[in-house]
Amino acid sequence: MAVFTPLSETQVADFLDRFDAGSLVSLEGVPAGTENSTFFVTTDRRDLVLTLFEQGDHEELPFFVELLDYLDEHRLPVPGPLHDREGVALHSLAGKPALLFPRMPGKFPKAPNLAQCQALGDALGRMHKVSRYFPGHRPNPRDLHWLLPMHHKVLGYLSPQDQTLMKDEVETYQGVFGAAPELPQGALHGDLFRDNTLFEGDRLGGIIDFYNGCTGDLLFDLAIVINDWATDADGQLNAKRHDAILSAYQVRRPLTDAEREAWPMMLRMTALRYWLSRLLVVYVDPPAHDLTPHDPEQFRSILLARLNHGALPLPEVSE
Ligand SMILES: Nc1ncnc2c1ncn2[C@@H]1O[C@H](COP(=O)(O)OP(=O)(O)OP(=O)(O)O)[C@@H](O)[C@H]1O
Ligand SMILES: N[C@@H](CCO)C(=O)O
Repeated sequence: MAVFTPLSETQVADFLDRFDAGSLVSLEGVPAGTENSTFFVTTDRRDLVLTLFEQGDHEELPFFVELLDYLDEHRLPVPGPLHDREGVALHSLAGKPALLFPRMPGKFPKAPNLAQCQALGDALGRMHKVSRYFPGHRPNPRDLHWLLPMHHKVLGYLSPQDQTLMKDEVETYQGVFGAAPELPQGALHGDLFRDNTLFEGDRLGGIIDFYNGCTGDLLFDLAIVINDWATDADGQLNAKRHDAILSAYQVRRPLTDAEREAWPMMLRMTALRYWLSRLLVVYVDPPAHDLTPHDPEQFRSILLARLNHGALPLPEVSE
């Protein structure tokens, strides 16, 4: 379930009156998702998605609106929020902040094929190419500055071996990223897993769920993508999917020498970022609802695979 706040048809019909988006035909709660209440809204003019924000820091919502507006203006396949007749996107409905989006076509790929990997790499490369100039600012809430204090919260739940693994890793990242030259910066999606994309066949219909969006190292975003999209069930990298994503990405934005150097460590740090965030959900801050949390073990094994086998060679940039 992902309707934490039910809405009546009358509430939604009244809400729609502010927008130039047609009149309500049907309203349907969306079962997927864990954080917000999501509804598919059909009007006599178009298909929309209505999101009520249940959690998180509502002060940050204007950042997400600005980021989605910016990416939409640059023709990225993202749901640019609808603005009402007065130009306002962010409203309140049933006491919760609310945004209305176009409904993007397609469904998420569980086992992406190479054409889908290529499409994703191309879109992310295009996104990072323009997001470097995005004027907004929201420091990455899940980078090293977060790992440093937060990993202490879960150590007590881990085996002695895993405690050593986690502590040693964080210390290593501190040594590497604390001293490294600044990597290219820009706006990131921050959680670009397969289930945050929609595909119609091999065509990328949309990238959704920008609520981890922030500004920081672009390489962080790319490493999250590779760890999710190009990892086999045993945690090892899948060379074909890896190369398909990275080749397409680099046509749009070739990696710098500093990024190439930082890459193996960034893969490890973003694997640990999800091992840790999932452990925090399981042990420290379980959600109120009864949805099964994501498995932390999956990212522990991805981390171990990156640690023991390193990164794959990065594909060369084709001229
Ligand atoms: N613009 C959109 N177009 C089409 N479908 C959408 C759109 N936005 C959301 N959805 C659908 O609603 C579901 C839940 O949306 P979303 O991922 O934003 O919710 P969430 O509660 O933030 O979930 P998560 O657990 O991924 O953080 C998505 O999996 C997708 O199926
Ligand atoms: N993509 C996250 C969940 C949503 O933030 C995970 O797989 O742990």
